[in-house]
Amino acid sequence: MSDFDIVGPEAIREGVATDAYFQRTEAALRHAGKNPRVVAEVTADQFPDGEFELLAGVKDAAALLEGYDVDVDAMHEGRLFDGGPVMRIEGDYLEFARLETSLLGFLSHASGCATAALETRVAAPDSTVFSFGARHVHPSIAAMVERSALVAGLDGFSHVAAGEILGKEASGTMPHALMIAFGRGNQAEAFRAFDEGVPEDVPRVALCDTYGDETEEVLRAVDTLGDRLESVRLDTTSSRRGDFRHIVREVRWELDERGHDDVGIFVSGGLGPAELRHLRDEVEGFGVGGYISNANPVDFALDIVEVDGEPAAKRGKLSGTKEVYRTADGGHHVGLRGRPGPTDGESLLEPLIRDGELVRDFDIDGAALRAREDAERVGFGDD
Ligand SMILES: O=P(O)(O)OC[C@H]1O[C@H](OP(=O)(O)OP(=O)(O)O)[C@H](O)[C@@H]1O
Repeated sequence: MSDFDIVGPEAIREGVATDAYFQRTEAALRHAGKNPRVVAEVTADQFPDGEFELLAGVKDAAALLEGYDVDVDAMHEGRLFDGGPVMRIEGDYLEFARLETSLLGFLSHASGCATAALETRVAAPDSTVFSFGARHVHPSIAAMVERSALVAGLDGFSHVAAGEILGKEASGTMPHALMIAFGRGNQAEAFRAFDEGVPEDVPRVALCDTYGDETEEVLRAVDTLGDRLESVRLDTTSSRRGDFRHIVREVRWELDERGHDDVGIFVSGGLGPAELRHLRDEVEGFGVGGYISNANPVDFALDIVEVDGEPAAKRGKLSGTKEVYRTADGGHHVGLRGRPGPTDGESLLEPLIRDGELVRDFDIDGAALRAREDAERVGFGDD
């Protein structure tokens, strides 16, 4: 029994992490001796409408479905989608009915975070952007948030345990708590203790907004750390921010004026795509938290579209097994399987599981590359 209110991996894997009506559905079908062969599709919108979203969470979805006697096709992580299925499951319905709740949760939440992260990525394509939002969400999903940010092409993240799961090191330097622990007027001591206390490979980034004017604190960091100072971070609280761009430009000016043009400026605190666009030409990088971690999940649904070889669907949904295609001009097309697709269309649904066995490798960097190429191709987040 866990000390925390967390649904564990075993419950997810076994299908107990489900809505009760699926257990009732299984009981009813078994009672009636029915277990139809079905095709089910995971879809957010039936038709393309020009609003692309970024697919993530496929690795966890695959881990959930692996070992069950189903065939699954899915788009690759890092693909943008706009209408039609992102995943298709074929099998006896009783084999996977109870997995729907967790399956949709894996895909919906990760894709929501990844889409928001991609908005920040394209808003500042030449800047360093880190994911700082783990503090806003339940710790059990921190790795999902950070992985989604990486799939979107962000440069790093802050959560240590997520890093251990993802096989990548978390980034971060100092919070206000360090500055406050040393006390007002003792910023130099805090910067020095940081420099002397943390490993050499940690970038010397001084947080310069705790007690005084940003420029004053930046100059104090420069005086204390000299050439060892790599960057400064401004996290000016919103009530004191005024014109943040002006503050940043002033800091840049004073650094340059003293010959410290190699010292970078990072900013954080309540930032989203609009702020990144506004500040991107004046800073080296951003820490983005809530905009990514608090993103709305994508509204995926799993719908049966074929029963024992015959098209089926509830009203409002499109019956029949579908394919989705991307054309060179960035178009996203939905059509029926077995019918000709667009002549230059690339089919996006590819094998994920065959007879219960996983047939795909997952690679975060590869997903990020796909996201970048797709974002360019479809004009995602263009100004
Ligand atoms: O506003 P968000 O985009 O969600 O960014 C996440 C956090 O990152 C910054 O925290 P900082 O590291 O400065 O934390 P601290 O105030 O606890 O020191 C900022 O103050 C935000 O609280």
